[in-house]
Amino acid sequence: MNDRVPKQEVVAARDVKVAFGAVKALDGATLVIQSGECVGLVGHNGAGKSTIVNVINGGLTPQEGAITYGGASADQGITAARASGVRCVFQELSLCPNLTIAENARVMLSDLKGAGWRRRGLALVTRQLAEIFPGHSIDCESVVEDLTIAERQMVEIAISFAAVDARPKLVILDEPTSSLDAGLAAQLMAYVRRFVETGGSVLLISHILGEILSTSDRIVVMKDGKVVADRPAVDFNTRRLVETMGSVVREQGWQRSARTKTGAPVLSVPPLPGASIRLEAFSGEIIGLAGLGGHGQTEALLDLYLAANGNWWPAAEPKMAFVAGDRGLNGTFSLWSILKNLSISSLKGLSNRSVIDTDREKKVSESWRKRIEIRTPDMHNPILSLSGGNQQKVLFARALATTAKIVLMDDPMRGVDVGTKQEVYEILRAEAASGRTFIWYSTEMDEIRLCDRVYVFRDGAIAAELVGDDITEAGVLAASFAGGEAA
Ligand SMILES: Nc1ncnc2c1ncn2[C@@H]1O[C@H](COP(=O)(O)OP(=O)(O)OP(=O)(O)O)[C@@H](O)[C@H]1O
Repeated sequence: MNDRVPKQEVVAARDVKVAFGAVKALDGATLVIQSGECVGLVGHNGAGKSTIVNVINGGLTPQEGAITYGGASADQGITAARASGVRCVFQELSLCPNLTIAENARVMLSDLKGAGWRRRGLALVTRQLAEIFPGHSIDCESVVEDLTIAERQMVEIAISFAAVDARPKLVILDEPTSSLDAGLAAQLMAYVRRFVETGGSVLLISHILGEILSTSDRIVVMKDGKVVADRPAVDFNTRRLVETMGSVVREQGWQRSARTKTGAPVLSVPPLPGASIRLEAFSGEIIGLAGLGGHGQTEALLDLYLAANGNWWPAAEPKMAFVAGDRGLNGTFSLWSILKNLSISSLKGLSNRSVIDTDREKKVSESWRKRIEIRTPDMHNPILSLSGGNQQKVLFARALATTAKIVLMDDPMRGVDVGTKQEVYEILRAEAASGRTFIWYSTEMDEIRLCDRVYVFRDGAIAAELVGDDITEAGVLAASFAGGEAA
């Protein structure tokens, strides 16, 4: 921010405690945000990040501690937070699916009212989307349910930054790039910098440490409900950040499988009309689906699943398992326990004469709880009592606990912390070595690089196939754009 503009306290949460039953979600945490700064907030899954966001956003009243807005106002609650210029883009997106984009803007922006609000709302979002994501292809007159998850994320971000009467003072972005490809994420981070340079504040929560390090002025690290570090971003690098979070930094021990395309394919899909590359998968391969977001990767996975399993009912011996990326829409059973969410795809293996062996079910879910570190005191707790990243781990465990030889993954690491990601990568490699095949759509280049073979999608079809050392960012980017050539 311009150094001549004096900084002001926008919001402060001091010594805040929040407990959910026996779980201490916040245990005396303090977070102060000044005008003109981007504060990066990081921590393991379940560290308390979303909870402190809910406290400063006014949605949750802490059992202990003080919240102040603008250095003085002690009014509490969502209305006070909004009146103080605080806006929040939630991790679980909160747009109303049956409303248009303009109608959602009307719901989120209370000062968008009076005659002509619909027209003004449409113009506002159109302008804001173009400013943050220049060149986007969203039809601003859409109903939200017709948008992809990435487009919904972009719209919610645009509405949150939009100014009707006054522009927001603080925008909280809780994992804002989890569904965005690298290009859109870079556009958003550049916009965040422009916003704070002109006096606005952003609280940025992300498990993608690169964007935290490159975009934040200051980084706050949380662990087990406490703030364990609060220092200028220049004091950190990736290793220091990971260690402060309490995770172990692992050296890159990842080895691509040397065995690609051996034996008969376990899966073979002819190319679409006009395209020339067949999607094939062989036993023990980890195959990446790459390319710009929304170019048909998720649809390809859904088609593969439905072609193999016929429908979405759990099959006795599933040929394929599916790890959903949009967990709210097609991942979690929100009224069920963690245990039931985990075991639903393996019921056949857990049953004796069609009756579920609850002891075995418990044992299997306990072993996954430990293996993938699902942070809960009790697997019988509701799935929604878990933090977002921990819910995603349950979806992983659900698929891996099946006997399916092929596992389809739709950008499945959304919101998973860096320590757990490394563990999951190792599990994937071990499972692939024992003959399982993974088909993995990822919006993160670091993950695409881990794959044995990669299909790059463009306009709904496969535009290129990259193998082994040819899997580079340049190769993926070249193939992602019309006229480009894979490296
Ligand atoms: N409504 C709730 N009921 C019970 N426990 C909850 C509830 N909300 C959060 N928790 C617990 O509080 C702790 C902190 O959760 P929180 O969502 O703040 O973590 P987080 O740091 O945002 O994690 P993630 O990176 O996975 O999003 C977790 O142990 C979570 O299970």
